[in-house]
Amino acid sequence: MIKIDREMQASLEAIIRKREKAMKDGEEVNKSDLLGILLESNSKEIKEHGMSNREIVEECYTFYMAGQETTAVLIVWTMVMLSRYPEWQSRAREEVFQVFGNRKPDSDGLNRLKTVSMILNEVLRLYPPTLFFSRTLNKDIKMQNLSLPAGVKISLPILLIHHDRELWGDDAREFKPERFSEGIAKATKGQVSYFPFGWGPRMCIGQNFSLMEAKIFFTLLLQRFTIELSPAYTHAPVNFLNLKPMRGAQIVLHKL
Ligand code: HEM
Repeated sequence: MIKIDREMQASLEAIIRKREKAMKDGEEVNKSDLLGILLESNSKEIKEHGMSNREIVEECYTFYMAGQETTAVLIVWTMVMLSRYPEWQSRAREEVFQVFGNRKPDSDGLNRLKTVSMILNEVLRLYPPTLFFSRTLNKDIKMQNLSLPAGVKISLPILLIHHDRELWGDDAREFKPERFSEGIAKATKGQVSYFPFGWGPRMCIGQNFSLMEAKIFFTLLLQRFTIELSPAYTHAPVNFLNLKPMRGAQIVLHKL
């Protein structure tokens, strides 16, 4: 892990140096991606409050670690579930064709993909990419008959709560996107029982971005292919930084 960490830091530093040099040399550079925005805003503020190169590396690192694999495993588990539940795959494809036909997806249409959103919500409930998040108490608190002193670290087990039969019913472990047919608030009956992106002021800032990415991916995929699990697939979810299939997900694509 330490070696991988060093390699990632070094490779990010190299990318940043290259972009900075291009900016200094007056070359045409992308100013609208994350790195472009960070460097542009930093160069304006550098005299007083600017970030050091090290801090820019850390920011890019956070976005990469927090954003890349989480969305990738959401897409993988959704492909697995659409293969296992072909009726949901057909419903999602019908919706995609109804909204876009063979056209490229646009943001207006993506907001109208109700079935696809229900499927993504249910996948995030059953296979939340992040299994838990933590908070450290900054003051003593009392919750019903439980007293917790400041400094205690609390873990919120996303997966366990998403699978809890008391909260979700006897079919809690089953794939039933119809739970979300009237939105998340109705599905949770207003309780805090669904939080794949965390909760409170520090909840995931990439939530809308990642759902948008996943919807674009599935629109383009379902317009072109049917998907099926290969007989080589074994269902073995494992927690390795994120919840992922231990032996990968072998998917067969058939052209429509
Ligand atoms: C399916 C995709 C994703 C899942 C399941 C996910 C989940 C989470 C969770 C559980 C947290 C902790 C929230 C908390 O402590 O309350 C978090 C934080 C964060 N996420 Fe995501 N995330 C996803 C995608 C992304 C993407 C695409 C980005 C960036 C483009 C991103 C950036 C971040 C950042 C920067 C934080 C830290 C926020 C802070 O501490 O203020 N995430 N995410």
